[in-house]
Amino acid sequence: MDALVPVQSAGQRLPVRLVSASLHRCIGSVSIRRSVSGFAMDTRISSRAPSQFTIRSQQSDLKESLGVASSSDLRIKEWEVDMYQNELAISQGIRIRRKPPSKAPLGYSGPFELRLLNGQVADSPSNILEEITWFKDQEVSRMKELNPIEALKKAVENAPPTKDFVGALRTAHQRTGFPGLIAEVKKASPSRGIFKENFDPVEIAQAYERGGAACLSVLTDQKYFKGGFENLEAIRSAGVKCPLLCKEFVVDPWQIYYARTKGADAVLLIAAILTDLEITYLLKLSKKLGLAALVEVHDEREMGRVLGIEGIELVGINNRSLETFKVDISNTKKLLEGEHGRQIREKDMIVVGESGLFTPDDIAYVQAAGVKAVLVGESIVKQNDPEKGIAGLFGKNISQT
Ligand SMILES: O=P(O)(O)OC[C@@H](O)[C@@H](O)c1c[nH]c2ccccc12
Repeated sequence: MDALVPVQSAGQRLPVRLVSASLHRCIGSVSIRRSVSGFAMDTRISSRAPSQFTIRSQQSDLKESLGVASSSDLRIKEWEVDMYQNELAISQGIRIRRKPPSKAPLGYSGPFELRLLNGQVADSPSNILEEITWFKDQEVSRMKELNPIEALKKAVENAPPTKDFVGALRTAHQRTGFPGLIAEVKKASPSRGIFKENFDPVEIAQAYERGGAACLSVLTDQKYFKGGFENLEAIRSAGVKCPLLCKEFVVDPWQIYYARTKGADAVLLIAAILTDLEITYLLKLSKKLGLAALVEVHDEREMGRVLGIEGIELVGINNRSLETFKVDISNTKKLLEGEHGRQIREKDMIVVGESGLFTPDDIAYVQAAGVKAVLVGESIVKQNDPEKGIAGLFGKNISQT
């Protein structure tokens, strides 16, 4: 059986410029479902639930704008855009594939034909991050149908203003002398299981706020983290004052609009799954909607990429590999050494040390490495009293009072 092989292993890499030029062309003129194509798609989705008729007329619109005659031509174009997306991702060293590999549609003839070699590529996810990403792609497609982008855009227009996430971190850092705390409302994780059975997100959020958290992070992924957008909404409506980070696996601009309508003040962008072009675009979109963006990296290569993107104020260094689950807090230190550290200081970016922080010594260690904020879940959410959990983590009461 034929299978798709990434360009690198096929040894037939297209010049990056050619790939990105083609991708630009696709983004500029093509409107196709999901992922990269989703970036151009928004405007043509009807605000009503799509009827058979609207789907059919959308399809014929689409065919017209693509200059394709039939549905099979359309399928080929869709597939080709996904392939360009893959090429671009691979050229930037991104290992996570956005979707399961699929064979070329019948009748396809073009550059990717040469990459069809015999069964060398796994069509099951290679790690948990890839699994989550593939699932998210499907989930977002379904959610888009229930909440069309036009309706979200209207809701955003009427939404209350966002709170200043970055400002809250800076203020807390100045007030306490410790890194500003982003406290995470986290019921479970795929690596560590369930943290708390009787999980009341609003109660935990209020305890964090009393304990001196500058901001909160709310997991909204249901399947892998037992979170939900209803938690974000409930915390916002309960009158919590801390700015809120929507902790989600963003693969589509639709999710940014959705997060904004559910009460988020900030979103997470994970460099391991997004190309530079996507980060640039999602960052701009977030800013336009009044949201801060925390751009998360895990290794030197991702840090290098992110430092090349204009306009990033918040960089998160994850001490946990989302591919292997390995946690090592010296990762924060390593990534802040040398030239990268120098550039970060020069640009006055706020670095957030993320994951695996349990003790005052851990906090002191990442602070000495140069972080001005920390993102903490497990060690404080597990405590009977998360408010006291914060004092334990810092070795001191950091609340306002
Ligand atoms: O519970 P911890 O080890 O304190 O980690 C919190 C946070 O860093 C972690 O939940 C996280 C960081 N980046 C992510 C991306 C997706 C999901 C979860 C995360």
